[in-house]
Amino acid sequence: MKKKFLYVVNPISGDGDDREEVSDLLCNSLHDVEFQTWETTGKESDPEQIREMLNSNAFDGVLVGGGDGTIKMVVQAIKGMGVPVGIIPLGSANGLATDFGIHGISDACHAIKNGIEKRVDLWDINGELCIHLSDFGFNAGLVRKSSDQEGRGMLSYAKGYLAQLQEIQSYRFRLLEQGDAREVTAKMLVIANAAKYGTGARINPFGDISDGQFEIIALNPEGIDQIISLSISLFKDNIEELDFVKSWSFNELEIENLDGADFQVDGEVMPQTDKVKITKINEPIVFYALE
Ligand SMILES: Nc1ncnc2c1ncn2[C@@H]1O[C@H](COP(=O)(O)OP(=O)(O)OP(=O)(O)O)[C@@H](O)[C@H]1O
Repeated sequence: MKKKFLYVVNPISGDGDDREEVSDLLCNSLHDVEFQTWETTGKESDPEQIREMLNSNAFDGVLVGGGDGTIKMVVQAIKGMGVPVGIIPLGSANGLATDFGIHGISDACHAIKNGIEKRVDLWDINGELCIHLSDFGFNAGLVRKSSDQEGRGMLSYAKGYLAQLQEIQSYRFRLLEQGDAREVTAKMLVIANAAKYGTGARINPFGDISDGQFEIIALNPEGIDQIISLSISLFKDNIEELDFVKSWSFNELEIENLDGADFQVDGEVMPQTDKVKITKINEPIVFYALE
C-alpha cells in the first residue's frame, strides 16, 4: 500500500525555487508515496491547521518544504504526535537540512527513501523552541542586520557579515548550573544542539543531536589573525584545536547576558534579554536524515 505524507510548503521561503517543479520532482522520486499538499499562510493559525489535518488523517509522515522557520513551526505543531519529518530544503540558509547531510531536493528524497530516522532532542529557551543552533553576540548581530536588510537569501547575510565585522566586540556571560557559576568572556556564545550552520561551518564537533545534551561553545578570537584561523577551522572541522574556543556539555542551564549581547534562536532574532533558561522538551522528534 502507498504511504501517505502531508507536504507542508512555504510559498515564499528561500531564493524562489519553483514550487511546482519541486512538487514534480517529489512525485517522480517518491513513487510509493501519495502527497497531500498544504501551503503555509504565515498566520498564527498555521500550526493548529496542521495539527487538525494530522488528527483527521492517518499520515505516515510530514514533509516540510521551506527553511528553518517553517520546520520549526511544523515541529512545534506536531511534537508528541509521533510522525517523522522529512525536510525539503527551500529556505535561504537551510541550517537543519545541512546538518542532516541534505543539500538539495534529490538528497531530501534519498533521505526519505533510504536514509536514517534520526531522533532529535528539542530544547526550550525562555519559551522558544530550539532545534538547531542559538547564539549570543557576533552571529546574532549578523542575523539581526541581515533581517533588517531588504530582500532574503545569502546576499543579505553577506552584506550583514561585512557590517558586523566592523563592530566585533567581547561580551561577558555567566553560566549557572545547579548552584555553580562560571563567568565566560566571548565574542560569540553558542547554544548548540546540532553541529553545523547552514553555511556548512561546523561550530559543534563535540556534540550529538540525539544524546540528551547540548553544548555551550565560547569563541573569543583576538585580532584578525585569530579570526582568520577560526574561519578556516570552521570549514576544516578542527575548531577544538584552537585555544580561544572552549566547550562544555549540559542538559539544563541558565545564562546571564551581562553586557546585553544580541541573541538569536534557530535563525530568529530574539528581543533583548538579560537571562535565558534552557530546559529539555521531553518529546524528541524524528527526522529523515543522511548523516
Ligand atoms: N504564505 C505566506 N506568505 C508570507 N509569509 C509566509 C507565508 N508562509 C510562511 N511565511 C513566513 O515565512 C517565514 C519562514 O520562512 P523560513 O524561515 O522557512 O524561510 P527562510 O527565512 O527563507 O529560510 P531560512 O530559515 O533557512 O533562512 C515565517 O516568517 C512565516 O511567517
